[in-house]
Amino acid sequence: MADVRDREISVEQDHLDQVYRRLEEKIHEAEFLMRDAATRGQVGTPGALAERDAQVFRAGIHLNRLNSEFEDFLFGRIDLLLGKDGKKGADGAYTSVEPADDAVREDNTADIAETLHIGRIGVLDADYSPLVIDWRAPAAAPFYRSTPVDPGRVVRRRVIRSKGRKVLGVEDDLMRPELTAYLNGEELPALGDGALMAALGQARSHSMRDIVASIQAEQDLVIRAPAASVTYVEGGPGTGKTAVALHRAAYLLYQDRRRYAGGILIVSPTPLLVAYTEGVLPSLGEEGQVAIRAVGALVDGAEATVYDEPAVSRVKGSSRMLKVLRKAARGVLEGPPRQGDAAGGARGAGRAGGSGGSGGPGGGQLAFGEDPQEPAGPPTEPAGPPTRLRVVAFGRRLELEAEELGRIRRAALGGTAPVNLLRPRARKLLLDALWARSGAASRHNDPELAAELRSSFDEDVTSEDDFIAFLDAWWPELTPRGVLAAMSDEKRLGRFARRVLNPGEVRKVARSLRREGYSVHDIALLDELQTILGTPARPKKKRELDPLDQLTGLDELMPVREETQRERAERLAQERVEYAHVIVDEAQDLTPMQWRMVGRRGRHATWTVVGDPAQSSWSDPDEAAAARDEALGTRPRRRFELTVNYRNPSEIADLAAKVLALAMPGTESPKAVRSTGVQPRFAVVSDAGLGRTVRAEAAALLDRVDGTVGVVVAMRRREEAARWLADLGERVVALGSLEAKGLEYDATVVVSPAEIADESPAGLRVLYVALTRATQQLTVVSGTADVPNADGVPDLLRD
Ligand SMILES: Nc1ncnc2c1ncn2[C@@H]1O[C@H](COP(=O)(O)OP(=O)(O)OP(=O)(O)O)[C@@H](O)[C@H]1O
Repeated sequence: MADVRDREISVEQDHLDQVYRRLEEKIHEAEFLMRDAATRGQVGTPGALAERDAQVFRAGIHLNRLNSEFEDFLFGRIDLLLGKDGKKGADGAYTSVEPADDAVREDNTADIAETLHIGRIGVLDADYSPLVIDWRAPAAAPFYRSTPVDPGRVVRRRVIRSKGRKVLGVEDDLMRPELTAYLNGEELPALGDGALMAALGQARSHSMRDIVASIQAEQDLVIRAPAASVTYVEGGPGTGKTAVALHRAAYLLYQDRRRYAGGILIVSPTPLLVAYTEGVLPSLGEEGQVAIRAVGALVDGAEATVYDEPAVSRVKGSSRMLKVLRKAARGVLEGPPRQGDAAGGARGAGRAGGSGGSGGPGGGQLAFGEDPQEPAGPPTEPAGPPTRLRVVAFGRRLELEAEELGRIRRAALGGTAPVNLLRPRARKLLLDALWARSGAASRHNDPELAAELRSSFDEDVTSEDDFIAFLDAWWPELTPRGVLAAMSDEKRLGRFARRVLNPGEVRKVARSLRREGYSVHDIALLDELQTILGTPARPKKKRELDPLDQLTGLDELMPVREETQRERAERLAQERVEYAHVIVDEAQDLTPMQWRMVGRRGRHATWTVVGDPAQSSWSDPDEAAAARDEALGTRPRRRFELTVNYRNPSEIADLAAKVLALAMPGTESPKAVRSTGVQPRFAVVSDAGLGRTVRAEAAALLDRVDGTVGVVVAMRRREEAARWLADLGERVVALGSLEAKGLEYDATVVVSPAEIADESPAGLRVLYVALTRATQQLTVVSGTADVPNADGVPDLLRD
């Protein structure tokens, strides 16, 4: 068998060598393009220089791309029977999925008619025969789809492991084991014990890996689902939802690069998950065209740095806030309450009203925000709008008093138009009132003369400094930050939230807004306010011609032309509001207000929504589902379910299933594909010794696994836990329970299940998330609150 293995490895090595020779030819072509671009530069005209820069830029992209693809470039191969109709597609491969009727002889023997190699990008030989098929091309689909139950034309599916330019091994799966197949007259061998298990057993690092070499059939269906309307994917922990979502983004770009280039937004629940998944798309050859953003970082310039306590996030996330914000956006023009009127005082208003406010703890991690008990500083909001307007027009002093001004403001604010767009209307109403006061209208009967007079009256008034200063103070351009700052005043918020929030909710929300830094839930409020307030129109800039438009080259490597600089610029300009495709990861966690924010970014988009209701940390999943339905509108949905857990061994999955039965009775757990034989470990500790025990358990796990160890604690213990583990090195991470979402580690320590479960109304589901993060080993440390039995198994994890 060793001989056969060596022979098969050398067959693949020959193929890989051939691929590299071809790639080198392509690199020379790219270098030629760059040299050519350099000579153009010597012409010296601005146009030629710009063109040279553009060519160098373009050729540089090709070079980078080719060089980076060299690592693990080629990973698969399929050996296929003759296709039914014998037709070949544009990539040189047979198009038929089913074999020809006579492809298998009566004695169960057959000849291999076609061998395809699958890689990260497609490479054609000089004669246009396919050396490597892009994993996203239709011809590669059987590599992922074929199963022994439904093999199609595939006889043997091979995963090729390589490092740099060297083939290290091959792993085969026979899709038609009953068949004796011949390739060039020799019997087709099958080697190894499957690539999937090898991939799943590998140690984890702090970055997610792509799964191109081992995508499973049910996952492939989702990845390649047509991008019409909404693709909705549900599946338990570890079923590959995040992996599938990322591969789908790469697939869509391949399918229709022009439509999707730069226009795909992936919304992730935490900055930690963004950092964890960021490398996957570049490894798939897609860089720069997809924006992966945490839900707390969707508004430019206002990154969330804290979490609200559950009672506050429940209010801020709820769609009740919509009414409050609409009221606030209009009410804020009235300014803060007069002296002696306010109970709360707009503390921290300077923070939210100014341009800062995105500071906070570093490392992309969020802290659980402590609400301040004391004022954080003097109020910095202006004293309030002026209550009297005085101008001189046509040589007369004219005056409008508070009551009249109030009436004008109310008239201007009527309807639902964005407040910032109503300023011209307010200005016009002021002028009307002043004009009426002046009595000039009654002096002329001739309408033409009256209109002329009025126009010069308006000019007279509006050029007066007093009027300009008044208007700026009386109807300032409002910013979302400013309005949120005003809402930190309990008294004012109470007015905005009358009959919507109860006094306790008002107190808590106002207090949370006086804290330094924005919370994840504040970001959706800022975004909503931006829509409610609107942005006054500003003059548009003229667009310039882009020499990149003229460049072409290396077509077979880039099956569809990449976007030009101009298209890119246009896209970037729009990107804040609109994307062509929106992928929502961990969708079960979006609050109604967050769904509205995300919905605005994909009003004309197609969507992929992946989630697991059993992992929802939102207390009212029904309300969130209603908001999701509103964001997605009436678009038809295609539903998929992922059913296999690739992350947890069955020993850990079985334990987690006990919490699932409490959190969501009747919900089925996904099936774990492997077992390690290592049962979860239980440790009991007095509260005083918690830190020491957790540290010792984490250290023990570091010895037992090669990769990472995650220690999951209740949110309020997060910083404490970081101190316990400070000297254990980079392989160990301390996480608050909400931060564990989507992440995975070789081993985890879950600290006090009861504490995690009690921390919020969705606590049991949050605990379920915490228990499903490990790929190898799990230790549960219990305190007295967990009511452990004699074996140390806490109450919540017993049958
Ligand atoms: N086909 C596959 N081949 C190899 N590894 C896979 C495959 N599918 C999933 N995995 C691995 O299983 C793990 C879980 O995948 P992923 O994080 O995408 O699951 P998930 O459904 O998003 O989980 P959760 O809901 O817990 O966040 C990852 O390490 C992923 O690489």
